Amino acid sequence: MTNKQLIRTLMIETPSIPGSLGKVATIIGLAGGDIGEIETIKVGPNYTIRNITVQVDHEGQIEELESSLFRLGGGIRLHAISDEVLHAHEGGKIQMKSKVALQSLADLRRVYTPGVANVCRIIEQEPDKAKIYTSIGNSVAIVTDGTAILGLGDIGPVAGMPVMEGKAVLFDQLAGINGIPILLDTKDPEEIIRTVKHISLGFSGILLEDIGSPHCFEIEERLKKELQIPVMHDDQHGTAVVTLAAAISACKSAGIDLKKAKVGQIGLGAAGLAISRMLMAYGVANVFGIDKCQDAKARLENYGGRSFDSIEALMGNCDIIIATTGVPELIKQQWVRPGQVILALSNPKPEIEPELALQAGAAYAADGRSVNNVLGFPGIFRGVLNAQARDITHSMLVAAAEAIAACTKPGDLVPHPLDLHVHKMVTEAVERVASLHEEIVVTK
Ligand SMILES: NC(=O)c1ccc[n+]([C@@H]2O[C@H](COP(=O)([O-])OP(=O)(O)OC[C@H]3O[C@@H](n4cnc5c(N)ncnc54)[C@H](O)[C@@H]3O)[C@@H](O)[C@H]2O)c1
Ligand SMILES: O=C(O)C[C@H](O)C(=O)O
Ligand SMILES: [Mg+2]
Repeated sequence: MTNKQLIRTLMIETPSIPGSLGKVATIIGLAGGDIGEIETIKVGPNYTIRNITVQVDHEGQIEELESSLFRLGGGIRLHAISDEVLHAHEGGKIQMKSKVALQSLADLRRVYTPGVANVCRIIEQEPDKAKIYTSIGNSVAIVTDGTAILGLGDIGPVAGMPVMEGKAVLFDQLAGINGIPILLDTKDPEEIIRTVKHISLGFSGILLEDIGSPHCFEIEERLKKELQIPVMHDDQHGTAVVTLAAAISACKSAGIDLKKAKVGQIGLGAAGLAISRMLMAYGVANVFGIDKCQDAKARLENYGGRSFDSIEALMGNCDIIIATTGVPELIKQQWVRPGQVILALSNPKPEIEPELALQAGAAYAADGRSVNNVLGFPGIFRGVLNAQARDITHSMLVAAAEAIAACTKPGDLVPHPLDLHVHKMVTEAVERVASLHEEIVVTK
C-alpha cells in the first residue's frame, strides 16, 4: 500500500437494487482506490445518485475505474469525475474581510475619515495602543522564500502559496489568528532578515515556513535576536514539538524510558536538526543522525549528537527512528527492527508508509500527515499572543509538547489535529510558561 495522494470525486448513479453500491465499492477496491466520504446527492423513484470520494495513487487508476464502471452496466452510471482538491483552491483559500458594517455615511465617518484620524493620534502618542485599536495584536506573518516547500524542494514562493494559505486557514480555524502569507522574492539571508524586519511592524508574530536549510538557521536566530516579537520557524520547532510529543506517547505505550532510548534521525535539515536538538535538550542521551550532506552531520555533532554513515546501520542501532528527508520510500522494509518506533515525517510522501513499517515489525509507525506541526504552531502562537510575550522559549515548546502528549489517547501517538481541545491545551500551557517568564523578568 502506498500514500494515496490523488483525490477525485465520482458522481455515480445506482439503481435501487440491494447490493448495487457494494458492486461499485468492489470496483473501486479492485482498482486500488480507497473510499473516503459518500454523499447522497439525489434519491429518485428507482435510483440514487451519490458523490463518492476516492483516493488513488495515479491517474491511470481513475481511467481504469471509469472503464470498469462503464462495463458494469445494470443501471450503474458514472456521471462525472471532479477534482475537489483543485476546486477547493479556486480563487485561493483565504480572504481579507471587514469586521465592521459600511452601510451609512455615519459608518464611513466612524471607520474611516475623519474618525480614524483621532485613533491614529492616540496610537502616535501611545504606540502600544495599536494592539487595542488595530488588528496587529492578532496578526502573524507567514513568511516563505519558497526554498523547501514540503518535500517538494525549491519550487519558489508563488508555487508554495497554497501551503502558506493552508497555514493561514489553520491559524484562523484552530487559534483565531490572522495569518498573512508573505512571499519573498529573494533567498539571500541578509535580504530576508532586512525585509522581515521592515514588514514586522504590522504583526505580533512571525512564522517562518518552508525556508530551507542551512540558511533558515541564521535567519531565525537573527530575527529572534533583532525583533521584539515572537519568531518561530515552523519546520524546525513546530515539528520538533509534535515529534517530541509523539516520542513521549510512543515510549509511554511501549514502556520505554525515552531518555534512555536510542533515537536515530534521518535527514538533518531544518526539521531533523531541530528534532534532534529538542530531544537532546529534553534529556535523551543517545541521539544519532545521518544526512547526505557532511555539513549537516557536523551541525548535529556540534550539538552533541553522533553521526552515522549508513541508514541501514543507523536503523539497526536505534529504538526510535525519525525521518525528515523529503525522500519518499527511502526506508526499506528489511531495515525495520522489530519493536521499533518509526516516524517517517516527510510530506507529501513519507520515507516509509506506516502500514509497511508495521508489517515489517515496527511497534508504532506514523507519517507526516498525523505527526504534523499543525498540532503545535497554532496554539503556540495563540499562547504567546495572549501573554503578549516577546519570544518563544524552549520551555514554552516543551510545555506545548507535553500538553499534546497529555491529550493523546493511550495507544495513539498524537491526538486528532482538528480537536480544538488540544489547541486550547497547547495555548494554555504556552501562556502559563510565558506569564511565569514575565514574572521572573519583572521581579529581577
Ligand atoms: N510532519 C511535519 O510536521 C513536517 C514538518 C516539517 C518538515 N516536514 C517534512 O520534512 C521534510 C524535510 O523538510 P525540511 O524543512 O527539514 O527540509 P530541509 O531541506 O531543510 O532538510 C532535508 C534534509 O534531508 C537531507 N537529505 C535529503 N535526502 C537525503 C538522503 N537520501 N539521505 C540522507 N539525508 C538526506 C538533506 O541533505 C537535508 O539536510 C519535508 O518533506 C517536509 O515536508 C514534515
Ligand atoms: O505543511 C505541513 O503539512 C507540515 C510541514 O510544515 C511541512 O513542511 O511538511
Ligand atoms: Mg513546512
